Amino acid sequence: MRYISTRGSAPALDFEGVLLAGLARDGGLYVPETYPDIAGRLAGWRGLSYQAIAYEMLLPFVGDSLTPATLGDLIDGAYGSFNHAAVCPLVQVGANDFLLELFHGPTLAFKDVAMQLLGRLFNTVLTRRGEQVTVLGATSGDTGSAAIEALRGLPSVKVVMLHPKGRVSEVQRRQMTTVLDDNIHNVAIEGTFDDCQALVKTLFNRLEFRDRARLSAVNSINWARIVAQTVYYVTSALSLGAPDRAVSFSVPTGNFGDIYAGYVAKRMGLPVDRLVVATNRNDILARALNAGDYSTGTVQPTISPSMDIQVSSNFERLLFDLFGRDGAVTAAAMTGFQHSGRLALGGNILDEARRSFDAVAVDEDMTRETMAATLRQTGLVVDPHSAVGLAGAARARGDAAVPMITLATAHPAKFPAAVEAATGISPGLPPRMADLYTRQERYAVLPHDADALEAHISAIIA
Ligand SMILES: Cc1ncc(COP(=O)(O)O)c(C=O)c1O
Ligand SMILES: N[C@@H](CCOP(=O)(O)O)C(=O)O
Repeated sequence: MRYISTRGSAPALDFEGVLLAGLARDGGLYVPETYPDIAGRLAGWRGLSYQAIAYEMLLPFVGDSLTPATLGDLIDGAYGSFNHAAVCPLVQVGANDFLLELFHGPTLAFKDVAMQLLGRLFNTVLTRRGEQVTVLGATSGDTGSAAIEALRGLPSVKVVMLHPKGRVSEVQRRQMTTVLDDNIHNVAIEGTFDDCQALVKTLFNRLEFRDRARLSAVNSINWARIVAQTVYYVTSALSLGAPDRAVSFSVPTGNFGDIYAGYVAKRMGLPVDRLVVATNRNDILARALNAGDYSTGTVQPTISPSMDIQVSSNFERLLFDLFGRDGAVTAAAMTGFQHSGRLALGGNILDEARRSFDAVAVDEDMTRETMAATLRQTGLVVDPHSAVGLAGAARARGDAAVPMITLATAHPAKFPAAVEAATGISPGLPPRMADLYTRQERYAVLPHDADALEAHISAIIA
């Protein structure tokens, strides 16, 4: 399998190359040259374990970069760390409505599903090559702790993780800043998540620094993150009758990585009816997919802070497909967007996108009401991000005969204040995290400034 850049001019790479490269050198994102076809094999995967389906899904993407036996071992190790035998269990919440619980990993968010594997991939490949990298990441709260948990203590990796100062929940911040391993470096940036992500991309585009620091990525910039996230779309669809019938998904969305993984699964042949993009009031994706208006505004703080994002990195991967996989057209569109903050999506492009996607923006009252109603109707306490997904599912519900699966992306205990305000219940952390509020924290604070960040990282790697 070869991977090409959405901007058309970076060299094509194999799996090992994209794993370590992160952002392409032309500023684009790597995507596979072709999508492997799984349609004819799905029926034979019914009844297999999560791990076995993960192996089947990942094998064609990995190519010669790992032996099949090594891939199998890494998958078994990654999902052995989960707190549920099914890894990502489905729970019925309505007549034909389901929640896909993605928060049974070590840091209680869906990011663990990909990150537990990514950490093992980094360790295996870097140990074999005898190399070290500096992972530079941006987080609105969950990617950071999942990456830190997966990479802490690895001699081959230094982690520099940026979060927006004061804009993540206290649990999320402490999950990152109380990890005191020598290779972990947290930085609170005076700005938004978009500012953090822009800093990451700016430093990757400073090629001399990028090479000197040997930058690598753990955000969904990294293709390995996306492919690992395709697996639960397949396992959940199979348990509800695919490939004999199609299913729909509602996905709480910010950086567009998770729902893009669903789109990839669909492109590979999974029968998916609708993919519902559910945003909070940071609604750029809803405006883009409903009215062709992909234009940024000011990031609004919400009770689902991990989705307080305006510039959704992976939307570029979808645009690349919508532009007929033309790297020059995608590069021109993204450069224009970077300068003006706007991109108008024309009729054909929009029609094509709408063949797969619906989009719904959910406000704060609706999010709270959905948390309360879910508790009343099902007895389940859901986190605010999952509530955005459930509200999106209800609003976009099409054919009632098609099962609707909402992705539950975080455990409610990560957002205790918002959950208690909406439901009256204060969800507790698992016993292994009981002392989180008293652990020592360590992090630096920096302005939103690429030079300051470059100097900070240079000092770390010196
Ligand atoms: C809990 C939670 N839900 C939803 C999302 C949105 O996912 P994505 O950024 O892949 O769209 C995030 C952040 O990524 C998150 O942390
Ligand atoms: N919500 C995310 C934002 C980063 O997304 P990623 O999927 O690109 O890592 C977070 O929790 O950090």
